[in-house]
Amino acid sequence: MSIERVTELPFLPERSQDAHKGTFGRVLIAAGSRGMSGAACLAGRGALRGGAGLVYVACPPEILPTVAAAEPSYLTIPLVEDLQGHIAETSLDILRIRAVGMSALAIGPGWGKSQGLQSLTRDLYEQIRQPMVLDADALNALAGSFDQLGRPHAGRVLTPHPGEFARMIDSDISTVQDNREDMSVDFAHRHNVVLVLKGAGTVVTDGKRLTVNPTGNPGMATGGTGDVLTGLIAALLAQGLEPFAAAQLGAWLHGLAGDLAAAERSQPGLIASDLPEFLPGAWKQYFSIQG
Ligand SMILES: NC(=O)C1=CN([C@@H]2O[C@H](COP(=O)(O)OP(=O)(O)OC[C@H]3O[C@@H](n4cnc5c(N)ncnc54)[C@H](O)[C@@H]3O)[C@@H](O)[C@H]2O)[C@@H](O)CC1
Ligand SMILES: Nc1ncnc2c1ncn2[C@@H]1O[C@H](COP(=O)(O)OP(=O)(O)O)[C@@H](O)[C@H]1O
Ligand SMILES: [Mg+2]
Repeated sequence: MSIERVTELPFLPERSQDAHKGTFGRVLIAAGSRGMSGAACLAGRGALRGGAGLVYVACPPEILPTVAAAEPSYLTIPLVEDLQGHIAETSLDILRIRAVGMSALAIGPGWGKSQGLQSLTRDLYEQIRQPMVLDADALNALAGSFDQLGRPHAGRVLTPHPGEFARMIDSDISTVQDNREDMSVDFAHRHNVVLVLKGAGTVVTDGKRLTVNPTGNPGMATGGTGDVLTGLIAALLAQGLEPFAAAQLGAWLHGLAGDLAAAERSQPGLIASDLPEFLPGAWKQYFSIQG
């Protein structure tokens, strides 16, 4: 199998003068649980700074006031929660109804683990008609059962870190790290998804094309930076980029935001909520390169 190595960034046109928020798509993010309201907020901010026209954050009612108070620029949707403060399986109907009219979804950051989340994830993966980013606990929920999934209706972008990828394929972190490109390509090809294997030199592949992201630094090894990436890629999907392009540009902008943040605030001083703040600088560099 020959793999095309992609080095050129995808093209996203500058905004026309008469554009409106409907032009840039609606993103629905299902995220958070008791103790992890931050993940929902960070993913929401990543989608906003990624340029989505409207961002909705759907979360357990218990954390909704916290999520809403953290950022006024997104809207919030209360889901159904279980006794442990996780999104309950019975949230499926709300999510299916609210997904109509959305341009892209993102699920998983800060979910935690429960049995209900396993069937919820499978149903969303198979039934939702929009492109979708799956991260963190949505990936844990599908671990070991990717072979049994039905064919989805639209693109699926999976964003595991090496620990999550090892869990997904029943391997271990050192084997994954020794074979980052081959194992990513193999998984993406077999399951017809875009796989984003995070960590230094993030690998993005759809099984036919592959790119290794050149931006980013160890200052980004701090809780919540991946949640920002999840929202950012969803925003790029919502703006019409195809899944591989959205993942490639998302990883590049995210890493560059991290590089700009580290230059100003140092690597140890970088925290996840810096990344949305430095995304505007990353966008400026992107448009200056595009000419
Ligand atoms: N503010 C918040 O609410 C936050 C919530 N978070 C959520 O917390 C939950 C648990 O996620 P975690 O990722 O912490 O837990 P995991 O147990 O899935 O993964 C953490 C482990 O994965 C391995 N790993 C990760 N990146 C690696 C790399 N580049 N190279 C080698 N090994 C690597 C390491 O062994 C690490 O200890 C998720 O739902 C996540 O979204 C986190 O994003 C942190 C911030
Ligand atoms: N050493 C590094 N170099 C470049 N990027 C890194 C490095 N360490 C972490 N990152 C990036 O930070 C993000 C961490 O995501 P993740 O592990 O999901 O964190 P969290 O779940 O806490 O949000 C990923 O985008 C990853 O590529
Ligand atoms: Mg993560």
